Amino acid sequence: MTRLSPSDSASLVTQIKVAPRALNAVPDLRVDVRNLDFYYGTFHALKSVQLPVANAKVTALIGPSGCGKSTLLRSFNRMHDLYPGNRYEGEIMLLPEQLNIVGRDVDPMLVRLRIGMVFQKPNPFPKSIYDNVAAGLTIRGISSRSVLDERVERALRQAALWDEVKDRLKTSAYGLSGGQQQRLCIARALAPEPDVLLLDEPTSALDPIATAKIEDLIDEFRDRYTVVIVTHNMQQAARISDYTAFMHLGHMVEYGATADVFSRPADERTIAYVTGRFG
Ligand SMILES: Nc1ncnc2c1ncn2[C@@H]1O[C@H](COP(=O)(O)OP(=O)(O)OP(=O)(O)O)[C@@H](O)[C@H]1O
Repeated sequence: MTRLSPSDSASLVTQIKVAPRALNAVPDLRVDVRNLDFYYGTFHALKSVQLPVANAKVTALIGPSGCGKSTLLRSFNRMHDLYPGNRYEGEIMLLPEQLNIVGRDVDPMLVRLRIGMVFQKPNPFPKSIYDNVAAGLTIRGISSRSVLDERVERALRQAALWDEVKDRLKTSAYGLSGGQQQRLCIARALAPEPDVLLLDEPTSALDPIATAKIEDLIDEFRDRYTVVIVTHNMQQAARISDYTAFMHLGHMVEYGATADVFSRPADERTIAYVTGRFG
């Protein structure tokens, strides 16, 4: 097993900082997860999780199956509220507004209007391509045809889908390939210009070419959107993210610049995971 020398480890702990405080490493925060606990009924799935999310950067959540990556991601848009008995404690603070996304007095619908999400499997609505992208705009009260046209086109261009669909905007989204459907879902999430874009294993159902297209997109989002992505694919995390957070058994074990987490991890569990020895 590769072991860090004590001096290496000490300097890494101050640079990367194993939770609780890695905040100094991120100059411009968009979201700050502070002491977040989450319970599925009596099951304690997230344990005092800390996570800084940098503004206009890509943050990857990695870790072995069942460690809590999706649970954490879904907390960002209050998806757990759809089921009774689930409970949050702590804060997911949206900055600079200082809005605690999981605050009891914060309306989950309001949160979902500000935080976009794309799931593992493409899930277009049974509507036309145009109406899929316009859906998030009309729900926000935008009804002007010219505004809708302009924003639908912009979102489809951002998702690198415009050229492929511009002549069939009124046809069913189900006529698209799986990779195109996933880019449509990305366009749908982007159209309302969300504060944060959540991607839950967005390429796991796609072939390598469709995967590469989505990775290129995420690469282009850097500096424009704040992205949090869950991925099982460590090469993907290393390729596309600026920051990486490693979780284990509901704990945030390690967080840092992606290059550091992959090349010089500080915690034994991260070392074992990134070298493929468990998970
Ligand atoms: N609806 C639920 N009710 C109860 N427990 C759940 C529920 N969903 C997930 N869990 C449990 O919470 C823990 C974290 O699950 P989660 O899906 O967040 O892990 P993950 O890291 O995303 O895993 P994977 O990589 O396999 O998707 C697991 O122990 C899981 O069994």
